[in-house]
Amino acid sequence: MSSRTVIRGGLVVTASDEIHADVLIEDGRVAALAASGTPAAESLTAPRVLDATGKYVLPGGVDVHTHMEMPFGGTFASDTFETGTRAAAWGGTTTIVDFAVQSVGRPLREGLDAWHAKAEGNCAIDYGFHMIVSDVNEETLKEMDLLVEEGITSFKQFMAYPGVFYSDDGQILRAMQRASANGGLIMMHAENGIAIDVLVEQALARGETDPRHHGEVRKVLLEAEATHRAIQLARVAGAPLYVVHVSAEEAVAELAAARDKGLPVFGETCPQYLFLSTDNLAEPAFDGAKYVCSTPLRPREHQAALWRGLRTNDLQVVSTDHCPFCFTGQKELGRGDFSKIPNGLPGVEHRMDLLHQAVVDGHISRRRWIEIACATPARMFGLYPKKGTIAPGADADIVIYDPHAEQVISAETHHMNVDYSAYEGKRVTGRVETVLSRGEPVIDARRFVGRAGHGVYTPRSTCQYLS
Ligand SMILES: NC(=O)NCCC(=O)O
Ligand SMILES: [Zn+2]
Ligand SMILES: [Zn+2]
Repeated sequence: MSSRTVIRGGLVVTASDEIHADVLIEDGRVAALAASGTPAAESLTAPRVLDATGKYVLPGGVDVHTHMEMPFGGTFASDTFETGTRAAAWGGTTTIVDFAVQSVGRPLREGLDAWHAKAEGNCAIDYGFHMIVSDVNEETLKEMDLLVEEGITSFKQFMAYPGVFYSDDGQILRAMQRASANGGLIMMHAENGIAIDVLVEQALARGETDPRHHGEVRKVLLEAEATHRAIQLARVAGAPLYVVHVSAEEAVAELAAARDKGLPVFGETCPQYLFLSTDNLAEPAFDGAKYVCSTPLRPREHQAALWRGLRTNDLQVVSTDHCPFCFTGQKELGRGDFSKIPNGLPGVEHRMDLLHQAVVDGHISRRRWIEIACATPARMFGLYPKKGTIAPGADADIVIYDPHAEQVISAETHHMNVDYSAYEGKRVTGRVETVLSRGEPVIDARRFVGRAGHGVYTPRSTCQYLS
């Protein structure tokens, strides 16, 4: 039996258009759009009608950088796929792409299987995987080809974290050469981890153990240098490059210079770099630990360059790098030694709202909001137009969004499995009202009505942003 829904009277916002339109959903997909109030719209009928008058009708958010249950520093990110995808849905995100992890000395396949096992049957929304490549060798390189064929079309490498995820320049070059041949996209954590580890050791030897020193040793220049080096290695390999969690003005400048040369180089930033700063890292009583992530938060002056990069398309994507650790028992592992604080911030629930606030504040336009949070991440990682837009044939992953509602972000009310909020007390204008995933309600008028297991694994094609 076919299931049909009509969403009436809202302002449909996509990356390319804003139009008052009614949307017909049939069997989990968008079947038709028609300008509201026209005979064509009146002919769209269904047993279930959702009134979106005065609201926005948006494509569901696509968050291409999350770490559910990620192992780090002797502990695990505190959101499971169940709690994390539920929280994502509350915030209007309907697809995540999480990172499966290869352990050093083990096959990619083993890591991928482990991530499938964590996610399968547990997700409220659809999900895909990137692969973290921690060990480049002949077998790994061959496996990369197989993974691309089966829909894991992107690979993260780390210039940071020596001894854990780190790859040296030779390993990076070899993986990039392989990606250049098989159509994969290399995602780079661009920080000079070898130099940072020297500075960490020196800082600790001076007795500089507080969280704020995490930001001081992970220097802007070491992000810029690694970004530059990654770009040159990608040029040598003839491969495209996507730099994750860009935080520093100087790193944006490297991306901009490469793009000015016409190179296929892309950058992502995250809400924490747009809204938080080293002031948070310096909060007293070890509270700064709540803001320890890498790349680190930067002095507030860097934010203007990030906003500018998002406007000029030198940065193309905003994702969350959601990697939550509770303050109690997890962030506290680094009391007396900032290098032992697990790296990562919670944020999967708040990306759409914080970026809407950026629209309200005049940093970006409404369509650019949808472009950087929905359409481009979907295109960059081979999910478009199934995800990231509202158009006939697309999955009916749709958010009804109240642009006038006011809310205050707080750990008291959020749905992520973490005991603090990085945005505690922040007022934002705009709120998710209703969320559909493939036409099925997940959030219905601010009630969670979804279920673990509704979300399915979604294989991806290769990057669609190059063509
Ligand atoms: N970003 C962060 O601090 N933690 C997650 C791992 C990573 O993305 O590097
Ligand atoms: Zn990273
Ligand atoms: Zn990450």
